[in-house]
Amino acid sequence: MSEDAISTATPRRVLLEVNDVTLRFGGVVALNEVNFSLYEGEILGLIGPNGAGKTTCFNVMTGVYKPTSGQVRFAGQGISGKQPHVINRIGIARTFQNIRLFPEMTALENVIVGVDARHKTSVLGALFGLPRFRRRPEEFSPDANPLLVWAQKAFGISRHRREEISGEEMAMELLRFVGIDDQANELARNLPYGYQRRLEIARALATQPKLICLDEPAAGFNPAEKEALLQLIRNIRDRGFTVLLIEHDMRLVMGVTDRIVVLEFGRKIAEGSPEEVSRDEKVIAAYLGVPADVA
Ligand SMILES: Nc1ncnc2c1ncn2[C@@H]1O[C@H](COP(=O)(O)OP(=O)(O)OP(=O)(O)O)[C@@H](O)[C@H]1O
Repeated sequence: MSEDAISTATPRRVLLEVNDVTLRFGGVVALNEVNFSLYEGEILGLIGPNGAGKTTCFNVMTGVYKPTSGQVRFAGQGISGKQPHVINRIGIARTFQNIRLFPEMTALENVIVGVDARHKTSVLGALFGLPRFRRRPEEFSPDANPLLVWAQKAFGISRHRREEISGEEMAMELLRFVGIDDQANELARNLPYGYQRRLEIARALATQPKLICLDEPAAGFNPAEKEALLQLIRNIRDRGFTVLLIEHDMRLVMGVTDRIVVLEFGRKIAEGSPEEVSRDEKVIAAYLGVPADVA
């Protein structure tokens, strides 16, 4: 058997399973027996008209809500009912439809908070780090800092300080990765809108998730920004992250996803490749728009 035949025969590994999940808010059934799986290394789109249940689905997966019935499993482990910070540690990070940054912290500090969530030392280091410990962007290098290596050998440096420094390096690298390192020391509230959206992504990646959930990351973007975002999402996947994407922009969704799950009124109405989903009559009627004279 050729190597190609072997690799195509390799089964995909399920990373996340949504099993028969129902969530009721009083009389509203926001999710109705929803089932789908997410495979390691794929970009899955979650689409549907307004109010279909997409964000609620994210909220169930990330621990904001506990399903009324059903279960979410991640890497083989049941996660429904766990706290959001526990689920984040297990490996799911997210961004929000309405940007949620720390506005009075710099871009770099916002990402350091994400890195610190992973480290054993506290998040307070990022919040109250002394100014003398904060380096300017040009002082960062992707390589080890020779002075630091020497100082570690000569004097020994505390675990906290080592983590803090490596956290800063990692945060700076992530800002570079999402393309906003030129504004590393700018307060988040002063950043242009597109930078704030990218900063949210960098902060989510800083928690070193296996899965990153992006909730309408292109909202408010112009076509050029959308094109750049599409490339960034591909780069995120190429770095080994699995991506779940809620997005209304069909060009972006069709251009970047491997598979798509479609919700309508809390029910899954279709699942498949972008081509399959875009040909599905239920999807065309529900989401892509039935011509007004037919509707
Ligand atoms: N906390 C809540 N309390 C009551 N109802 C809610 C709550 N959150 C969501 N809903 C309802 O659940 C349904 C699904 O909402 P959800 O926000 O998940 O949809 P969506 O597909 O993300 O929509 P959009 O594309 O507009 O963001 C809607 O009818 C909404 O009004």
